[in-house]
Parts: sequence; structure tokens; C-alpha cells
Amino acid sequence: MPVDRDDSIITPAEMSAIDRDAALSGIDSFRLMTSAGTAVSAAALRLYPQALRFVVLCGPGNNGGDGYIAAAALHASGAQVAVHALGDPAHLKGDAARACAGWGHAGEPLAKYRPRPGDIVIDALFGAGLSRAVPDEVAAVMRAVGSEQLPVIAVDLPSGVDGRTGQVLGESFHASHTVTFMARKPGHLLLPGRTLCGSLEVFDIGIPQRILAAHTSGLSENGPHLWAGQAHALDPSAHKFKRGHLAVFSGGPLATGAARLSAAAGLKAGAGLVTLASASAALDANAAHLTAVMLKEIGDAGALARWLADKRIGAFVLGPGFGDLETARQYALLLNDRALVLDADGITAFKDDPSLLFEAYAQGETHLVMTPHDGEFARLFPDIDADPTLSKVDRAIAAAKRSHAVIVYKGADTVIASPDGRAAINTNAPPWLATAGSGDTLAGIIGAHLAQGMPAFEAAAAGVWRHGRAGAKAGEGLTAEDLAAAIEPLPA
Ligand SMILES: NC(=O)C1=CN([C@@H]2O[C@H](COP(=O)(O)OP(=O)(O)OC[C@H]3O[C@@H](n4cnc5c(N)ncnc54)[C@H](O)[C@@H]3O)[C@@H](O)[C@H]2O)[C@H](O)CC1
Ligand SMILES: [K+]
Repeated sequence: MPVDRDDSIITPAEMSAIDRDAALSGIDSFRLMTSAGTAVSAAALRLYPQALRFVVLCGPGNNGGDGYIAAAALHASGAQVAVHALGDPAHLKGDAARACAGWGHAGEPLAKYRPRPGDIVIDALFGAGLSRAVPDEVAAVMRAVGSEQLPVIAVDLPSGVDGRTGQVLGESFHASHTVTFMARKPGHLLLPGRTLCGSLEVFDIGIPQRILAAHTSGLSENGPHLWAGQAHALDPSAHKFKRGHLAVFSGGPLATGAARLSAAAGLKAGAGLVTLASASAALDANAAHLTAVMLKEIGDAGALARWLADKRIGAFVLGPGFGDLETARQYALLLNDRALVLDADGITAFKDDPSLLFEAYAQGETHLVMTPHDGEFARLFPDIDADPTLSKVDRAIAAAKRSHAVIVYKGADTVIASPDGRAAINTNAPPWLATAGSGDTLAGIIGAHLAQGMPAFEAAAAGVWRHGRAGAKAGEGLTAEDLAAAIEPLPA
């Protein structure tokens, strides 16, 4: 599935296939390396005009090749340059060997580098080809550079960061700036990789769009491009029933707040009507707090089954503060032909028999959205969670395929994945969004989107994005109440 180029994310494996195709179509790979290395030198000169010395650390592969090109370009611009190589440069091959020959000066071994004030480090040790923990020799240099607090410009990725997963293999540089080529890789957006990149620049080294598009999967950064064309569903001028009716299940008398946060968020996010479904014991507590949100007594599965005759209720949110796991299980199974956001206790309710839930929602278009954080994810998908080879994106997609649900795998790098293989990494959430009730608010926003007929993946992705925007708008120190109030209209 081709995605918009600026938002698309390319895995290192896809990037190698792109490189191969580029070579097959006659594109000169050394020119690509020259563009890459020159872009790095340009970034270095632009960002650090005051540098006393640029120290280029070159590795044994093409990342090192980019480094030699950058060193030559910096030298040609009149800057002071030192090169330190990992391994014997005589063993370099292909374009990297040619780039090293072009630099033409004898380099020093990596272990001989002694960081000094005024140095700007250019990290060209490992990029897309990192396959295992960095050697001790490299880790020692990383620590020395870190303790001197020298600025680091990373070529493609900070060495040590796995471009596929964002995980650190052994030790990594913490770059102040990273220059990558053609498109971002998952490791630039997933944590901790995102933080270790510093500011990120994507430079077009000249691989044609047609070659990129041929190898782009359905992974992109979460943003409005994913639900363009769906926002009309939230037209505020439409009749309240047309704008969707959302139902949210309340917890017991001492735990009603979470569901009310979901309901309030659903209303603010654009649902025309929101009803809180509450057992009789919690009716008074809810009634005392509700105004625009309606209240309906639903005490057991029989009452819910009767209520479901009303087909105008477009979507349900089950789980926030719900508490009673046995009832949650019954309700979720009864709702299996309706659009449902299953969160918190609604997810935990199926920890002993997840397949019961997955089978119940297997028919038809995807209409279940689950919003687990790490702990809830591990409860429902223990084997996927335990597989150390999978990235967060891989985990979310595997879980979505198995459960026939859109998975919103929450965290500071929330991943939204669809059973059809599409996935998005969200990047707009400020750190202070991790506050009590934040997840309840998110469930309500997604519920509002489902109630208006948005498809599940788009509803979830747009919900996560609006939630992040609301967090940024409400600002540091926000409470979940502020968050709902800060929800902005969905951009068209
Ligand atoms: N189209 C592009 O984006 C271009 C990217 N370029 C640059 O090329 C690198 C990828 O180059 P590659 O040679 O495949 O990989 P690396 O240089 O990252 O390293 C491979 C090299 O290192 C060895 N190795 C891997 N892990 C370790 C380890 N932990 N310890 C020791 N050695 C390790 C491995 O065996 C190889 O020898 C990409 O990032 C860009 O910077 C090109 O310039 C052209 C276009
Ligand atoms: K690097």
C-alpha cells in the first residue's frame, strides 16, 4: 500500500530492496553515497559554524562510506577534520572503499580518539546495517563523547540504534542531530530511538519516487493523511442522530469517573449523543454529575440485549473503571456485531481466554478497537509480547491480525495497527499526557469516531492524534478534564 511520501516510514529491509532496485535501474550508487555524505557535511557546517574540529568516526560499511565523503567535503570547505576508523580501512569494499580513497588521508584508529572541547563528532560507525550489540571499543568511545557532552551528528541513525525497532543494541550515541536519507525508519520514531536521534532531517539523495513507492508498506507516521476524506462524518451541522450515538458503560458506585471522562470526551469529539449505561447502584452518582450526557440503567446482560434493539447506537466504550470482569466479558460478547472500543478492565476481562474475544469479533469489517498499554497488551498477547525480535510495530500488527481488531498499543510512541497490515506511529503526544484519566479520554474520542461511522483504523488513528493535540493544547500540568475540553475539531 503506497502511502504519502512525507509520512511514509521505510524499514531498513525495505531500504535495502530500494537500494538494490535503484542499482538495477542504472542509478549510480556512489552518487547516492556522495549525496548522502555531502548532506551530512552541509548539516554540520550549518549547525556548528563555530566548530574547532569535526571528528568523523567511520565504520566498516557504507555508513562509514558516507562518513568519508562528509570528511572530504568538510575538509574542502576549509574546516579542521580528523577521521578515526573502526577496523582496517583497507578492508572496506565497494563504494565505501572508493569514498575512503577519495578522502585520501591516513586515518587514525577509533580507539585513539580522545574527545576534546570544541569537537563536533560525526557518527558514521553503523547505520542500517547494525546487526548486533556494538563492540566494547565503540561503547567506550560513546561513553567518552557523552561524558564530554560533545555534539554528535548521526549519519542515518545514531550508531547502536536499531533502525527497525528503535531499540539500543548494547550502547548508542545520543545525537543532537540525525541526517537520514529518503524516508524515516521505524527506529527514528519508536522509543528510545526517537529521543536518541535529536533533531531529524530527511534528505533526498535522489532515489526516484517510483522505486520508493514500490517498496513502501502500509507504515506511516500518524497524521491527517490517514483519515483525509473521513472528517466530513464529524460535520457539526448534521442532526444529532446523524452525528452518531455513543454509549459508554459506567463502573460501580465508587468508580464512575472514568466512564464519565470517556463520555465527556466522546461528546466533545463530535458524537451527537452520548449515553452512559450504568447499573442501578451507580445511577445516583452518575446522575449527580451529568448534564449533556444522558443516563440509562443497564444492570445485566439481559437489559443490555434489550437495549441493543436500538440500532441507532453506533458505538460503545467498555472498560474504563468498569471493575466487574465477568460482566465485562458478557457485555463484550453481546456487543460483537457492534462497533466497540475495549479498554482497561474490558481487555483484562479476557486474559484467561483471549481467543473467546477474538473469535467473537472475527466476522465482517473490523469493528473492534482495543487500546492496551504495555501490561494489558502482555495479558492478551503474552507470546507476542515475549518475542524479543519484534518491534513495537511488529507486535501491534501481529496482535491486530490475531484479534481481528485495530490495536492501539499505547505509550509515548503509541502504535495503531490494523488486521490488514496498515500501521501508524504516533509522535504528537507530550509527556504530560500520561496522567490519570488520559486513556479514558482517548477511548471516548475513538468511540465518537466509530459512532459516526468512521472505519476502525481511521477512527483509532484520528483519535490518538486528536488526543495528542489536545494534550499539547492543554499544556503541562493538565488533568483529564482539561484534556477533554481541549479537544479540537478534526481537520478535514
Ligand atoms: N539508500 C540509502 O539510504 C543509502 C545509504 N547509504 C548508507 O549505507 C548505510 C548502510 O550501509 P551498510 O553497509 O549496509 O551497513 P552499515 O554501514 O550500517 O554497517 C554494516 C557493517 O557493519 C558490520 N556490523 C554490523 N553490526 C556490527 C556490530 N555490532 N559490530 C561490528 N560490526 C558490525 C556489518 O557486518 C557490516 O560490515 C546506511 O545506513 C547509509 O548510511 C549509502 O550511502 C547509499 C545510499
Ligand atoms: K551512524
